[in-house]
Amino acid sequence: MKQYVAAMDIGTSGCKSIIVDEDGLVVSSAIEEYPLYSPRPGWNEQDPEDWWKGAYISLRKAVDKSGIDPAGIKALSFSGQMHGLVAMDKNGSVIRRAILWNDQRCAKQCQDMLKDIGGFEKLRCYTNNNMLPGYQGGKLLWLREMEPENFEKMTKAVLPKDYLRYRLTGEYYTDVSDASGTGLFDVENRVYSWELLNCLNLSPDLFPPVVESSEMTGEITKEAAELTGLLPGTPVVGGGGDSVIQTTGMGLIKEGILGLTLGTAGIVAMGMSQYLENHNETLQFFCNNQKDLYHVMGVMLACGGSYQWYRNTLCGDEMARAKHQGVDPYDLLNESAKNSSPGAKRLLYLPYLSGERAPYTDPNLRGSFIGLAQSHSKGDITRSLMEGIGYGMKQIGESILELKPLKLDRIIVSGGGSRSDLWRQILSDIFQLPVYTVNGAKEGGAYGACLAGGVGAGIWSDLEEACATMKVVTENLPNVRNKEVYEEMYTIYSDMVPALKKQFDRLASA
Ligand SMILES: Nc1ncnc2c1ncn2[C@@H]1O[C@H](COP(=O)(O)OP(=O)(O)O)[C@@H](O)[C@H]1O
Ligand SMILES: O=C(CO)[C@@H](O)[C@H](O)COP(=O)(O)O
Repeated sequence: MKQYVAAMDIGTSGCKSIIVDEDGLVVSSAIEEYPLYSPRPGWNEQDPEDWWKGAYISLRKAVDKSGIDPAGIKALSFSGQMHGLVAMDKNGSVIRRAILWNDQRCAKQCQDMLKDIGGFEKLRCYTNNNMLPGYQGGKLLWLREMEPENFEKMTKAVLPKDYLRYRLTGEYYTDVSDASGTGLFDVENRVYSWELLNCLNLSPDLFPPVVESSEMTGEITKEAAELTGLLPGTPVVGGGGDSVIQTTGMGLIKEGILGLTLGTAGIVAMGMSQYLENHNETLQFFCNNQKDLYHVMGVMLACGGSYQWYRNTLCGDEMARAKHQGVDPYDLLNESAKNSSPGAKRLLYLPYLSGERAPYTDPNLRGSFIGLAQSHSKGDITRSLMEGIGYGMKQIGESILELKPLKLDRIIVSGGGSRSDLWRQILSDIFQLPVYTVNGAKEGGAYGACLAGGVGAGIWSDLEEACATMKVVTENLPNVRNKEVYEEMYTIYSDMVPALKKQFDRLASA
């Protein structure tokens, strides 16, 4: 009987469930969306009950669509939006709506905590990471200060995907990659940092036991089986945080390959086969989805988000034309950018529409087009946007190479932007490296989760064997003729933030 693995990816916009066979091929997939609540500027919350409905409905649809006998599904795995706080009480009930990764309310608590600990270098000794306001650690400090009655009731602080695990199996567990994103985790030793928890006066009992991504954490209950279409007793593995396990689905488990995710946010990431001290405040150094492996990444906040903003705000004509022709407006914009030339006729775009997380962590930076001339066309502007994102990604890539100097041999891209052949070619020319897309990566974190689940179920012996099933879908080779122009534009781009920092601070100050 053929063997399969199922996985669910609890994203911010919806839950995607997929089923993958033992050859690494996706046999079915289904998505259920759910709402996001933003009760105040900078606050973002979701109702875990909505996740639960999205999860069992999408999984049921994926199982039904596949037509396979559920007895062939050997494990269920997870990918999940990282960093969020689901506060649960002693009866296993949710105390308040979950506070999400993109919620900025605890910025003050993070700053105070950093000051109390003695600065980034001191904190780094515990976790090897900075405490970003997105992380669960700062949210716990906020809850204790601002909603003490809820904090008192809380007996478990759970990450989003681990709440679904609890509903599916009745067990509390988390995995090392997601736990890394709490900002409270000793990444080197793959355990919560009891010393840091002690400094912060947070009880270790709040946190679920931690497993590796392929380890078993329980079985599907009878009730969950009825809702999901899986058999009762189906094993459930640890799974992983989406930004990490998505790169596993791109084959990024060891050094040498750089991964670029062109989603709403942009992620530049690399797998690491050894632990390294992370002295860079803007890079995130997390456990990877297999014992002894690590993951480093830098996140650009407005990557595809820049393109989406540009399309919606400045490209009304193209949107109307696309609607009339029944085509994707991005395809029309990509076409016009092709008519420009490498370097976009010396026009630069700075992608800091939401401030930035990496290579600068600075909420005051602002997006800009620099160097506009009357001779510039719409195509030049569009191309400069794609190129600016490429230069920003190159900067993050260089800071990763400062942690671990090595020669890259290729780049794997994923995310919505990787649909564009032009954008892939621009990246190949800027980095002067071959750029590939691989099958499965378009499924986001769910695909990597299936690989980790398949290892847990014994379908593959380890992630290396699982990743060997991957197939290249597209290839873009670097054009050496474009090397010089991109190198020059990259140096001008890199000079921009130091030159404009004071002015950005003044613009942001009102
Ligand atoms: N055909 C395309 N060409 C270039 N960029 C695209 C195209 N389609 C989507 N995108 C980009 O991909 C982004 C969405 O990325 P995606 O990975 O699907 O979403 P998310 O990160 O929200 O999960 C869009 O904002 C857009 O910038
Ligand atoms: O902040 C991070 C990782 O550091 C994000 O990747 C979140 O984990 C959210 O993912 P999506 O819901 O957008 O897929």
